[in-house]
Parts: sequence; structure tokens; C-alpha cells
Amino acid sequence: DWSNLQLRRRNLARRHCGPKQHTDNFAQIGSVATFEATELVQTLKQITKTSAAPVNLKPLLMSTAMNMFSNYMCNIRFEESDPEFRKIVDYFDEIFWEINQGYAVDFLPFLAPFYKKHMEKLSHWSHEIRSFILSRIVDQRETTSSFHDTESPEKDFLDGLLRVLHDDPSVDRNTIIFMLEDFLGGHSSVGNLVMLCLTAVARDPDVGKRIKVEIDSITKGKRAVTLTDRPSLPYTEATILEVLRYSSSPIVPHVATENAAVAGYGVEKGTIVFINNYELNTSTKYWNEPEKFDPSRFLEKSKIRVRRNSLCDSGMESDGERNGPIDKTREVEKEIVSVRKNIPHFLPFSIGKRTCIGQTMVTTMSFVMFANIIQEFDVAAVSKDDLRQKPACAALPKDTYPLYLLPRK
Ligand code: HEM
Repeated sequence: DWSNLQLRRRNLARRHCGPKQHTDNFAQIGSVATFEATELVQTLKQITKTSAAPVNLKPLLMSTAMNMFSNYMCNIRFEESDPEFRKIVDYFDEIFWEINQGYAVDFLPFLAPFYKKHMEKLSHWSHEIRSFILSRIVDQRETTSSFHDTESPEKDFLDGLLRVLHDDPSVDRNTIIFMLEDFLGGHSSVGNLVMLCLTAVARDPDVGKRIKVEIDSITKGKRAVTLTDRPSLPYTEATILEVLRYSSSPIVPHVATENAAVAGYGVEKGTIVFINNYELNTSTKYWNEPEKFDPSRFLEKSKIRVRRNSLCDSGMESDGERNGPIDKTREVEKEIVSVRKNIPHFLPFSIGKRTCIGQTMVTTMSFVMFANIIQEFDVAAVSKDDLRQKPACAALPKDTYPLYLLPRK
């Protein structure tokens, strides 16, 4: 649908929810993510101080993710102890689980009468979410004194959405509120993804050890991990990509907008075409030992030339060095490890005009949350048999297995 409304929707959403690196919005995502991850770590420290029992981690990850989203998009956050907040985070998670199950009615709408109870349940959750978003987020904003000052710069995504409503009479309120709900709901994917990453560590402690070594070399255990550390923590980022490889949905539906030929096959205009990410991510045609969990498949080594003095850890150069002419004889080759970019067959967020708008939020926020938990705790399973995960599914049930969190000495 390339109507003007959709175009505006994408442009507005891109600016806030898919900002480019080095923009103010990108930096803002980083600082909100670190703030919320630090709050989470404090809560987990309190819990593990008073009890050695396994922790029911998922609800805490979900509310941290929701606060990352609401804090960044709407400049508002909620206390974990707030019962209304807790309830809607659970409802979002229930919906995320349901939409990831792939029921027949999703493809064959005439089956709807057989799914009446199921639909009523979804409808109830959605109504509760709508009431919360209206009363606790939108109404709050619309009653602030600064809200009507349209000369002031756009404060956040919520401001941007409400201004469209104000400026364009052809856009109705329901469209705008739905859009806000839809994007805030994206937090469920981040909470579930982090839970899957922690599961991967609980399943294979060597992965956790390697991440810790990498993080310790950068933070020295003295500060929180931030988004700016990401280029220095390639194995941590690669672990998230490896989890995405296994959990990506096989169903990314598109419609051919014109007659085309793909790999020698004719595709008529109007044909529904699926990108099967699961096949792309698990085929031996593209991956060595695809069944093995191995984050290092996403890493590559390369050589760069650096000035000899800049090999020191501080990364500072003396003034004399910076101002002087470039002396090639003082350069040495250094091997660096980084995350492989642009793997043509790895498309968890799809590709082209309709590519996922939320991918920056997912990859940045999950990185900060996951890295900060691993920096502070050893993660272990109660029993590895509990760690059941469906292939090609990014969701875990709301009530899922707890994990042991052992604070690091
Ligand atoms: C693990 C997390 C996620 C994965 C793997 C994922 C993946 C995808 C994929 C495969 C598509 C389809 C693209 C296509 O049709 O070619 C998509 C679309 C989309 N995603 Fe995501 N997504 C994730 C999280 C998010 C989040 C957090 C948000 C919002 C904050 C979001 C917003 C969107 C939107 C708005 C679209 C539709 C784009 C359009 O209308 O053109 N996604 N996503």
C-alpha cells in the first residue's frame, strides 16, 4: 500500500524508530537503553541478594523492554510494581506469543467462526492495552501545558504522531493511536529476544564465558555497557544474530506488484510470495553446520593499519603526533575482529522498501540489555531439558522457565 498515508507513516516512524547512527535519536536510544538496563540489573541484584532460588526472569525483561520503548518514544516510564503497567506488559506478551503461532485462520479468514473464543481473548487484551495507552500516555501528554506550543521542536515519536493528527484533518485519531500501540508493542520482540539469548547462554556456558571476557576487556567491570561499546564487543553482538538466525519467521508475505521473473520462474502480478527466512537460515547451502549454535559464524577478521603509538589502550594520540605529517614507517598492521555485515542470505528483518522499521531499536536495545545482564551475572538452567524453544519462532510463552542468576564476584 503506497498511499500517502502509508508513506507518511513510514517516514515518521523511520525518523524516530529507525534512526541512522550518529543522529540525536540514535544517541537517545543508547542512553535510554543503558538507563533501563542499569535499573534492571539493580532489581536483579536485590532479588539474588535475598534468595538463591531461580529467577522468574521473563516478566522483568518484558517490563524493562517496555520502559525502554515508552521512555524513548513517549518520555514516560512506569514502575515494575504498578499493577496496571504489569498487566498490559503481560497482555502484550500474550498477544506476541499468539501471533507467532501461525494459526490456520491467519491465512484462511473464513475459519474465523471456529476461532471465536480465541478472537475474544485477543480482543479483550487489545481493549485493555488501548485503555492504558489512552489514559496513561496520550491523555497525560495532551494535558501538559507545553503540548500546544507547536513552535517548539518535536519532542519524541508521540509528539510527532499527535502533530500529524493536529495538522492533517484527513488522518483519524484511531490510525494514530493504533500506530503508537503497534510500535510500543514492538517491545515484546526485544524482551523475548533477550530471553532467548540468555537461554542460549544457559545452554552453552562457553558462550557466556566468551562474552564476559570480551565485556571485561572493555568496561573492566567498572561501568555499565553502553551502545557505543558495540563495535568493541563483536562476539556479544554475534550471539544475538545467531539467536535471530534460529528464530526468524519463515513467513514474510509479499505481493508481486508487477509481472516478474525470479531465478527463471515467472511470477505474475498479484501473486503472493513468501520469503522463507527459516530455510535461508538453516540450509547447508549457505551455512556450515547450520544446526550448531555458533556465534563466531558472524565474525570476520580483517587487517587495518594503525600508528604504532595508537596501539595503546587509551586511544589518545599526543598533539605532536596528530599535527605532524603522516609517517608511514610508524604504521603497523593490526588484526581486528568485527561482525560480518551484509550477508546476502541473512535477512531476519527482510530487505527492500518494506524492510522492518524497528530493526535499529531491536538490535540496539537487546544488545544493551543482554550485555549488561551477562556482565553482572552467570546464567544457568535449572535443567537444560526445560529450555524448550520452537524453531523459527521468536516468542516464548508468557510463563516460561526460570533461570539461575549468580552474581559475579
Ligand atoms: C526480533 C524482532 C523483529 C524482527 C525479526 C522483525 C522482522 C520483520 C520483518 C521480517 C518484517 C517484514 C518486512 C517485509 O515485509 O519485507 C518486518 C516489518 C515491520 N516491522 Fe519488524 N521485526 C522485529 C521487531 C520490530 C519492532 C520492535 C518494530 C517496531 C518498533 C517493528 C516494526 C516493523 C514495521 C512497522 C514493519 C512493517 C514495515 C512496513 O510497513 O513497510 N519490528 N519486521
